Amino acid sequence: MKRRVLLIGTGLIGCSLALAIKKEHDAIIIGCDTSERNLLDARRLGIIDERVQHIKEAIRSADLIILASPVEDCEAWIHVIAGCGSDVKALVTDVGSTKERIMKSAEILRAQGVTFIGGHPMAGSHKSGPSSARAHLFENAFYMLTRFPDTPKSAVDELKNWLKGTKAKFIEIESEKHDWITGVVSHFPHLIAASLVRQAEKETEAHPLVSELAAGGFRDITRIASSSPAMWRDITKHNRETLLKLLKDWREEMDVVEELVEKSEGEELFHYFAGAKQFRDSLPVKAKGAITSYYDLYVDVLDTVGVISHVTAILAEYKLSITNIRIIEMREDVYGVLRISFQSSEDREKATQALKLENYHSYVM
Ligand SMILES: NC(=O)c1ccc[n+]([C@@H]2O[C@H](COP(=O)([O-])OP(=O)(O)OC[C@H]3O[C@@H](n4cnc5c(N)ncnc54)[C@H](O)[C@@H]3O)[C@@H](O)[C@H]2O)c1
Ligand SMILES: O=C(O)C(=O)C[C@]1(C(=O)O)C=C[C@@H](O)C=C1
Repeated sequence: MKRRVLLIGTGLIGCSLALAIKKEHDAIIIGCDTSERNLLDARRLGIIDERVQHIKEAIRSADLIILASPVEDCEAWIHVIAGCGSDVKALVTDVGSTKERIMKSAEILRAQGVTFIGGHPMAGSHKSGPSSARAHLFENAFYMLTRFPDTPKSAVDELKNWLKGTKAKFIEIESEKHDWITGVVSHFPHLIAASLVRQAEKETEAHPLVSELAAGGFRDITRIASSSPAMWRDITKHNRETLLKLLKDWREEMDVVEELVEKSEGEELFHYFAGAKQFRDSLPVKAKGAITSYYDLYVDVLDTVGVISHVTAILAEYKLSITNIRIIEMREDVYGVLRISFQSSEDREKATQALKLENYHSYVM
């Protein structure tokens, strides 16, 4: 008999996991969501096989339950599952970006003998919903797991086996440590990105050109501000204490920056930026991490009208989706360089070959 996976939250992360599971297991995926649109899309795209008819029945008959809604809803779902009592035979996991409160809520399952293992794939996107889902979204990404002290290793192995199609790198971590580290590298940067965008928005009133010129660097540093507000609302509530501590540290850092700017002493300014560059450049780029690595390809192009649409048309013809495209430099001569980001190294390799056939020279840095 086919095993049954109940997916609660058929959005970007839940559907990406479902696709990865389908690659390796002959399982039936049953979707449950508050959004009719997302359920329909997930079904249309063949990501889920069925939608839930009777939730308690679906919980009781599932072999694996994945909670993939915003984190506050995950907590609510844990209580619904607990309400199904000792009939639950499924391994239960979640994908939430915070772990401490979820693990606390999951104590109720543990008390009933239901196995719950917290999970957080550290890769994603600012996009939402099933249509942005990709089976390879988590390839090479860290996938953090949190378990109770009495949860056997065999249960963790079972979960890893379910999720092997993700090709992620699983690591176990305590929930408190998880929330602090992700606070530093993901949740706090999100607050900063959102506040930078709001600052620019205010400036736009006096200087409408701000929005025209907010390209390049501004877009890079604020990309994540385009992600789901519901998701970030919940993450901020869950990781409140960490964020408050980090905000305090940030204010102190801003005092240092303010003093540097006030003094405007060349050597000191250089040293500040050089230190930041040195640490940023030392961060791993091959493995996906808190700073998502992109599979960038640099393409030499003639500076002529229509060249970008020609390159993108070639990629579309080979069904290669791109995550970003940017002209990084227009040289004095007739050449420019396009930096195109892909979702995987395979896509980048296919793009290299496709572009070569059309006489485009491309290279990886
Ligand atoms: N986006 C990322 O980069 C990322 C990465 C790792 C983990 N996460 C975590 O994954 C979870 C899902 O995020 P996402 O990016 O897939 O967002 P998403 O908006 O694409 O998907 C969330 C889905 O949950 C559904 N939902 C909302 N409330 C629900 C409820 N009460 N019951 C059932 N479904 C409900 C939404 O309708 C939506 O379909 C969040 O907990 C988030 O913290 C996100
Ligand atoms: O790449 C992005 O768009 C993300 O924001 C992904 C990101 C991150 O901060 O790295 C966001 C939240 C998740 O919990 C995990 C990954």
